[in-house]
Amino acid sequence: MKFAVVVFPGSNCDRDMYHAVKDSLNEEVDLVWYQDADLSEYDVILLPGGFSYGDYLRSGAIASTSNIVQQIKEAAAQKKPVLGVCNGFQVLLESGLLPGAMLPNRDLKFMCHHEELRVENAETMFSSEYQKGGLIHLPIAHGEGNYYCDDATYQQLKDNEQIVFTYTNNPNGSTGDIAGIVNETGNVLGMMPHPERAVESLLGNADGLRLFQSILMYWRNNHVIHA
Ligand SMILES: NC(=O)CC[C@H](N)C(=O)O
Repeated sequence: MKFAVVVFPGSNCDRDMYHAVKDSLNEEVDLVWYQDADLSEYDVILLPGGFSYGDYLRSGAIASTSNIVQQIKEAAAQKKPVLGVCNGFQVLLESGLLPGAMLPNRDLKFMCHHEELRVENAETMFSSEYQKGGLIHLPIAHGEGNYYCDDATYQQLKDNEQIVFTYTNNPNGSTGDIAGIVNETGNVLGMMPHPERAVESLLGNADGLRLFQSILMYWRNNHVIHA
């Protein structure tokens, strides 16, 4: 099993993501520069947090026009797990891989602290190691984390059970307290909280490790090598 962490100019959580997979999950992972990547050899695509292209225009907007996004779309179409965290989520929204958009936080301030989340869907390939209704705590660090979608899209997200995580104490004004959503086929997850920054009890919080373990369990269950 091989993970790719896609690095854009301005990404700054790529090494956290790399560490989470390499040292906490003990799986193969490469940092892949956005310009010279061939993603076809990877099983899981990770889009890290940061300030790609300095957040000019809108967070994630310019990165979403990169050539590599076509390969990310191909990976998503092949039902490979694609995880976008924070700026990565914004890239997924801007590229149309997930519905909705990110607005500036309600109080127009950058916020950086831990938030309590509720697991709304524990059936996805990213959340099977959690309990439905369970509460977890993950760090957030963003200025444009106010998820928006129109009423029809919100109803669809609810009907299709695409809402994976919600905030218990909405910090940024997100529609429906949404913190993370999957696409309709359930293999593309975008979330503003940072699971890769919470993978070690030594650092006081390992609530994020179970997300990576869920991906691993999914892959193993779907790639059983018959002896
Ligand atoms: N931590 C991040 O990825 C931040 C994303 C984006 N730069 C924002 O401020 O909203």
